[in-house]
Parts: sequence; structure tokens; C-alpha cells
Amino acid sequence: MDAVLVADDVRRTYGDTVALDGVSLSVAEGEVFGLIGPNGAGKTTLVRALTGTTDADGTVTVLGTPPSDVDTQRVGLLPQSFTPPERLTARELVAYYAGLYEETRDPEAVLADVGLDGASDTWYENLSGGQQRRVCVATALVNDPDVLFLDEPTTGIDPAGRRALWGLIEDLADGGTTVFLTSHSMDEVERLADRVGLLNEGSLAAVGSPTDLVTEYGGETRLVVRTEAGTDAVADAGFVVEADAETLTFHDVDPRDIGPAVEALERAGVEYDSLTWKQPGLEEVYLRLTGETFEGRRSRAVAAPTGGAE
Ligand SMILES: Nc1ncnc2c1ncn2[C@@H]1O[C@H](COP(=O)(O)OP(=O)(O)OP(=O)(O)O)[C@@H](O)[C@H]1O
Repeated sequence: MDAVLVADDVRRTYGDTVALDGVSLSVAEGEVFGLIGPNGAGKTTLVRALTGTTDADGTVTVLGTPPSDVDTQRVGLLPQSFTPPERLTARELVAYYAGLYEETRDPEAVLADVGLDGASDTWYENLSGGQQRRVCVATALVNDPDVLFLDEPTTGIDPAGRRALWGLIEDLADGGTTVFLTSHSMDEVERLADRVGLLNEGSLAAVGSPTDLVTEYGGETRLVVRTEAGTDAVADAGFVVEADAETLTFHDVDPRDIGPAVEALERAGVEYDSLTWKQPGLEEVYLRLTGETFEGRRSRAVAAPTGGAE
């Protein structure tokens, strides 16, 4: 399948700040590519380089041409910060952006797609933050683009609205639209993206399908038990167990090990408030590769393994 987006060794600095430090990637037609990374990692700068809204060194092609030459009819962009005129209704705003293109979808239909058909006549300034963001999404869709850049599209949108937008993005991708999405929501990226790129300090630290990234970098499954019991109680259970003041963590527990772990707790008479089996996801990949931590508490003791649980 042809590459719709190609970046080759893209670099961008702002004074002493290196925003992009040699990024190369390629996105195929109909693919949803999710870009994640900490604040300041360079995500918006990469979107801007790919859309030709900032200069950058290196090579970028969109639909086979440099961004400055691409047919704007074929590209949709929802920037991270977007402040449209406020004294227009939702319908007028979408119609206004439709006026920039030769061929457009019916603004009313696009507003219905983003769940705003009941608010078409409301002034933008009187819409809630989440509704405003949906109008902005609608303006990016009005030209029925072949390539859609969405920079944090669901920020501020409530859970039901987010799911509705996810369904819309999936439908667009199913219809052949190539989507380049940045997000801080690991749920969103895990659900939507065929491939994910993790950008850290201007460089891609990893690229792959969510499943492959989780397998490679996600780490182990764990059973977390809320209890004040120490590791001594389960020292002979055959698990690597770590404890702090409030939890016992059984490491590397696959689903068929949950029963034996619980039986070991029962045998030892351990009283506990809750048991949670945790499977790694994209969030663990993100935290691991960016060097951030999600368990600030220090462990108190580690019980020695005594062999596998049978
Ligand atoms: N116009 C600009 N002038 C100066 N510095 C900039 C400019 N745009 C971005 N930067 C800097 O480049 C770096 C990357 O910024 P960028 O906005 O691309 O990050 P990001 O990953 O999108 O962050 P966030 O998740 O917070 O949106 C940051 O250090 C930022 O301060």
C-alpha cells in the first residue's frame, strides 16, 4: 500500500530548544497512526511539519508531494489550539470553513456526525468547551479529506462524546481516510491506532502496533492485593511478591496463576480489602519508555521466589 505521509530525518529547533531531533516515519493509506509522548516532546511540532505549517529540516511528503504543494481539498487539520470566531453559530462556522474548499460535505450532516445536530443554531461562544471542540472537529471534516490530522481531538470532551468521536474516526479510517492522531489518552490511542509512535524529547523512542509495543515494553502482569500483610505470609507460595505498607504485589501472574495466588492468601489467613489483576497496556509502555513512574511508593520487602506456581 502506498505511503500517504512520509517524514525523513525531520528536525526543528526553536532557539536552543530541539523540538524534533531527526524523526522518520511513514503512514500508509487508511492507517490510523497515533502519536504519543510527554508534554513538550514535539508532537504538535511534528504535526505542523507534516502539514507545512512550520518550517523544518529534512523531507516531508504528503500524498506524494511536499506539504506546501498538496491539494488542500484532500487534507483536514484540527490544530491543538484553534480559536474560531465566537459570534457565529455552529452551522455558520462549519459553513464558513466549507467556503475554503471547492467540494464540501453538508455542514449540517458534519455537525450531526460529531453529535451536534441539536446545537447548530447556538453561537460558538455559548457552547460548552466539549461542544466547541466538536465544532472544531467538524471544521476539519467538512472537506471530506483523504488525510486527517487530529491534534488532541477529544481534549475536554465528555466520555460519551469521546466514544462517539472514536466511532466516527473508526468509520473514516474504514472508509480509507488516513488519520494522524496525537493524544495524551492511552485508551484513545490503544483503541484507534493501527500503529503508535512514542515521541520523547524530539525523537521516536518506539513505533509499532499497540499489541506489539505492549508485548515488547509493557512488562509483566501483576496481582495487586490491598492488605497490610507482609511478604512472610506468602513466602512459600511460589511467587515473587513485593510489599509496601498497603499492598502485596504478586509479580508475573498470568490468568491461570490467579487461583493459586488467592489460595495462598487464604491458606496464610491474610485479610485483604481488594484484589486487582493488572495487565500492562500502552500506559505502562509510555511510562517505561519515558522513564516516568506510576508507583511512587517504595517497596518494603521482597520474598524470594520458591519456584513456579503449579
Ligand atoms: N513556536 C514556538 N516557539 C518556541 N518554542 C516552541 C514553539 N513551538 C514549540 N516550541 C517548543 O518545542 C518543544 C516541543 O513543543 P510541542 O508543542 O511540539 O510539544 P508537544 O509534544 O505537542 O507538547 P504538548 O503535549 O504539551 O502539547 C517544546 O519545548 C516547546 O516549548
